[in-house]
Amino acid sequence: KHSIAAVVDQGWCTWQSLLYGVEDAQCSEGRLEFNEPADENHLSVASSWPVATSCVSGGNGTRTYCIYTDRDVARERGITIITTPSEALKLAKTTAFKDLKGYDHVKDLNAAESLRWRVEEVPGKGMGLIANRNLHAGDHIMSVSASIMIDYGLFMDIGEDVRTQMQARAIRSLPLNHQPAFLNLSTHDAVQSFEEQVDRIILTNAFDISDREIVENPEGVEDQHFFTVFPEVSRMNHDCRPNAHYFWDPNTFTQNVYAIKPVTAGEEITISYVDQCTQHERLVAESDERIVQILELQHYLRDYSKTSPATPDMAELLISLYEQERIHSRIFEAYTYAAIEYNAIGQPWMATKYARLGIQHGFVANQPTGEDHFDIKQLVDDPWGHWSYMMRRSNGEAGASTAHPEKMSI
Ligand SMILES: C[S@@+](CC[C@H](N)C(=O)[O-])C[C@H]1O[C@@H](n2cnc3c(N)ncnc32)[C@H](O)[C@@H]1O
Repeated sequence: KHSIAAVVDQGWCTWQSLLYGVEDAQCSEGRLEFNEPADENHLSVASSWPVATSCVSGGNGTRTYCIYTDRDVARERGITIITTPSEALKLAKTTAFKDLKGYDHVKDLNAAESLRWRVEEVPGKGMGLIANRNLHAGDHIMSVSASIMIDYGLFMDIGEDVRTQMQARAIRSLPLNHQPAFLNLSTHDAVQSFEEQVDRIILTNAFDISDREIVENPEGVEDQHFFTVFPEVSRMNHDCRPNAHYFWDPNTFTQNVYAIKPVTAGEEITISYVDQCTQHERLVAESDERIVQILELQHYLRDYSKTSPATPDMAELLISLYEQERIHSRIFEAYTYAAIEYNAIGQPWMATKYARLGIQHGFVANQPTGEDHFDIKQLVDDPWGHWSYMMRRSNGEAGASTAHPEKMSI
């Protein structure tokens, strides 16, 4: 079984019996051959599709599934769909396949790179999408057409070996310049064969798309669901507090991603994979408590008067809360508060440690030309001469600088 799974893509085979369930395939002198589909229903569908091959049925009255590939849609990027002939017929009649001009209106369709984002390794998450420049809420990030759509029924009706062979064959039927975008995606774990690679990519990267908005199902007919992969969208990692969101456009079979919060250059662009994120009430309540505490600490830390209760411990706690809330893009603020607080009690070495961390993280998140940046750089160069030196010591000497605390705007 394993050997045929590994070689079937090259088109040769050894055992006819291993092709059980692949109705239109046969092993002839070591070559795997696919017959023209004979089923009448299938033929009528085939006429609406440039390529329609490889039908399988699990037997015992289960449905037949075929591969339908259209290489012209989405400005010739193409799409492949594994579904039943009747569902394929419905899909073939929709605007995504009938009106190829519809794709002209899709912004940056299937752009492999952009001025707005890049794909980069993110520690602990594999690859991820990083903002190239500051984005505003509502900014368009990407629009990507579906590479492959697989009817959920295939997973229920057809055995794993035949299913994975079909998936691999479907990917091979896509235009050659399209295939790498899919095949470079994450498999999460190591794989042994091409079939397994395609299968793992689907399981790791697919979105659930229902035909509800694509076709009109008569009453009583259940919506069909498809595992659907939109390659470039799949580079986005998950976050329960995402800064981007997506919507599916049934007219072009595209997934469209937009920023939902300001995103700073260098920050990771994330989406939420699950709706349930916001439904874990206890976790949300804990997170809300952390946010309240962050605001409270910020209130004390930005008070540079003699009566403020701010201490380095408060700043350390603030850093920890930022980490727990994954507010990485703003963590330079917490480091900067810590630098000021340590300097304010006369610990210049700790102050410079945090000031340097603030600069390092601020560089990623901010233009390094801001006033705060300049001020914190002065602290690194000469903590004793900085306005914050011994600021919290009532009997202490004041810093030599003439700059005022109000200068720190964070
Ligand atoms: C759709 S892919 C996202 C892109 C992927 N990181 C890559 O290298 O192509 C989903 C996989 O990314 C990883 N991933 C996504 N979100 C993550 C997170 N918040 N933390 C760690 N890993 C994450 C997991 O390995 C997951 O199976």
